[in-house]
Amino acid sequence: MEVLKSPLSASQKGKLISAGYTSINLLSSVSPSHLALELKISEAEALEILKTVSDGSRSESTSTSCTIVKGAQSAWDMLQEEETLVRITTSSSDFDNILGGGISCKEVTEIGGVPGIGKTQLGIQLAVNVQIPFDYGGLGGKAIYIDTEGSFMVERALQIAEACGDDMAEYSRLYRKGFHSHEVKIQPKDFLENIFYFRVCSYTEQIALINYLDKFITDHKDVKVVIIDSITFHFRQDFDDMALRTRLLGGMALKLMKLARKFGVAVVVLNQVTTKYSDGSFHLALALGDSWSHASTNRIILHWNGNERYAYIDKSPSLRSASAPYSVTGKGIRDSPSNNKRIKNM
Ligand SMILES: Nc1ncnc2c1ncn2[C@@H]1O[C@H](COP(=O)(O)OP(=O)(O)OP(=O)(O)O)[C@@H](O)[C@H]1O
Repeated sequence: MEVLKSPLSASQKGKLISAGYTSINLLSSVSPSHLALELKISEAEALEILKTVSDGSRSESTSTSCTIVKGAQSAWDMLQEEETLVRITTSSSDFDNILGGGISCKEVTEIGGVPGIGKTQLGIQLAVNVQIPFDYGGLGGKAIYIDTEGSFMVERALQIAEACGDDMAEYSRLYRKGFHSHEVKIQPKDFLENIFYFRVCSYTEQIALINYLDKFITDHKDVKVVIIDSITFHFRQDFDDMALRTRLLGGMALKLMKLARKFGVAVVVLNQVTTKYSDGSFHLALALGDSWSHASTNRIILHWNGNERYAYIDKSPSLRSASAPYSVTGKGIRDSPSNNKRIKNM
């Protein structure tokens, strides 16, 4: 059902539509805290909106708790789920720390940043790191890499894979507390074989591929990360019909959230950030911000601070807002060379 036809108040409809929630379906896997954050409203109001739309009628909203409760988790379940959330290391201990251990599976994480900040480097690093064996504190999984811009470079992936293979034992000893009793040496070739690469050249191809992922992951159960580099590229041009674009992005966002939950995979969407001037100063703005902003559970912004690269948690229902330095080296993503516990909580 379209939000416009729902029994919500005009102001609630306006807030939802301007945040990209054009259809009630898009709200199906959104938590009250997430919605409150997106719409800049109180959690109580967000809960009221979710109750109203889930019941389909404001007049019956007093009895909607049953509808909500049917699919609800207890707070204890949520805590346990949070604690058992499997994470993929970024190869920077500082970066991992602000993420609670790495990029979480079962969720959609958006990584935004200006050109050259290292989004693709991080994407490749995650496609490699997801393969770190369980004995080394990793997931022993495989990766899907969806390249919309032609950014993926296989020589660079090989370089990062070689370094990961070489450093795995030490890395696991230092940060991941793996319990390897015997050396497992993954060959760079094996790392590359476990990255399923898809090049998409139009938004229609991108939507078709995302619809196909359910089947692909069903057939390849060991896929643990899906990286889309970048999610908005084909949607930034050739669109006269903005409402259609918003609907397509919303549908894709919903599909990705469902995939993350159904298969327990980390969905990582990379996105461009541009600099906009308003209120007398420059601000970072995510590409297609308004029509896309509700799509991810977590959002991380990569940015320059002087000559140093920093990551900060821009949005997350469970992580504290924090920032940490990282660097891009020949080996891939690593701690900043001046790493001396400068993680800032904000
Ligand atoms: N082999 C390497 N050794 C050291 N640094 C490297 C290496 N390869 C890439 N880099 C660094 O990574 C940067 C490019 O990062 P990347 O391509 O991930 O940026 P991006 O954020 O994806 O940009 P865009 O939005 O334009 O795609 C280079 O400018 C360089 O600083």
